[in-house]
Amino acid sequence: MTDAIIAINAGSTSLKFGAYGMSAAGSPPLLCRGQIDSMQDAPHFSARNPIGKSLDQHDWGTGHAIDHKEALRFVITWLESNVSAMKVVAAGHRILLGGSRFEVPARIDADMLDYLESLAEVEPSHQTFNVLGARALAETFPGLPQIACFDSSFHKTMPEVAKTYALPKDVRDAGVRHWGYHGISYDYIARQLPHIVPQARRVIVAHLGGGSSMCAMLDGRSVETTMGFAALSGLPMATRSGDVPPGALLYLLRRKLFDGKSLEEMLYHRAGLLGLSGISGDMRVLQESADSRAVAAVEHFVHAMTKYTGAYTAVLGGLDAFVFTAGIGEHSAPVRAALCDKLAWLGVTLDEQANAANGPRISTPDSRVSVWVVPTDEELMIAQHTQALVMHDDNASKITSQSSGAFHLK
Ligand SMILES: Nc1ncnc2c1ncn2[C@@H]1O[C@H](COP(=O)(O)OP(=O)(O)O)[C@@H](O)[C@H]1O
Ligand SMILES: CC(=O)OP(=O)(O)O
Ligand SMILES: [Mg+2]
Repeated sequence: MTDAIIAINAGSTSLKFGAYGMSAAGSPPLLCRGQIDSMQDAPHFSARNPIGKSLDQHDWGTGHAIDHKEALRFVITWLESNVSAMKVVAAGHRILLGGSRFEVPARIDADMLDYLESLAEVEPSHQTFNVLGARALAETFPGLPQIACFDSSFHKTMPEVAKTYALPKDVRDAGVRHWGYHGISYDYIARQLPHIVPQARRVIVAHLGGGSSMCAMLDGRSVETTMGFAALSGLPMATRSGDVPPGALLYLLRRKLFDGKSLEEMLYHRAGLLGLSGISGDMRVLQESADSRAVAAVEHFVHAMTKYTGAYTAVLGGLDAFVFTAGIGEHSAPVRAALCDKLAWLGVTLDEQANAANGPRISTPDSRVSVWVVPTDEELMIAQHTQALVMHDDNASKITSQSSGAFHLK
């Protein structure tokens, strides 16, 4: 039996998981991984072995939606009935916000879950289903050590000036500040940068998926990022608005066109690429459509990235490299080409063939700024943190031995 860690990454359009072996010698080796994607409109499950060979697939059908609870239940059942010679000894979860109490990965207990759940008032979408995942596993497998890894952690290095909004002190003291998200993904990319572009000090990373954001990194540390207080501002996303001036929101409330609840529903679920196009929030659908509204939505997305690239180049005092990652960033040659075209002024020259092949380097050798496609691996980061904490936590190892046998996979 291999002692295994399960890493759970609940995103807005997907639930991703990885199973890793515990390793005293270093990074935990991958046993298998998979995901349920397009959860809102055409859920599709796929699982792969460590070399990418398909292990299983399942479709729910177009027009069907599943929530995170159902997706997690499916994944656990699949692991139980399909993976042999594996005993799960720990689980790690991606949680969006650690708040002021949790800046680094930490062992989950009931008090922590209550605190993290209270932060759904800040980040009402992911935070709820992230906590739900940890609660569901705690109920099903009592005693299983669980670790929380936070998307907000990576941005703790932002300078005070970037963390602060120009609001009165009492409002800032009530907890209104710039957090930033997608940090587990940015952490993974930051750790790859020395191997890919060792000389690059000033780097912009664009994590473009169901949720999209950009991060300005200086020497591998976050100094600015587009998602602010909640995972709602910055770039337009699949169904989330991105930047909207506060005056416009006040106007909508003043005219009673929305109340707090319906405003939240609109900004999170009916805006962004879906709201702009009226067609879909899925970049694949928009790219294939000749409808002018789809074309305009993609243009808007690229425009927002162009603006932030200019701003972040100024914040960094120049730019050495640009990295694309996540669903759109890793797979959409047209989006990457459109942005690189706008960045010609920075000295970016696209290598069209390399772009069509999804990288890794998609700029020409003489491009002043090198541009890269780097697949992210949030699950590996979660597994590494989980292993480190479980192995070095005396309490955790006691609980591991008490609970051995609690969750054997066939
Ligand atoms: N080949 C592709 N071309 C364009 N967009 C793609 C492609 N494949 C995936 N995507 C986009 O990536 C998104 C999913 O990104 P991902 O990072 O996996 O999601 P999540 O934000 O849920 O974690 C999908 O909504 C889709 O729009
Ligand atoms: C923070 C966020 O939006 O995450 P995701 O892209 O996984 O939905
Ligand atoms: Mg994601």
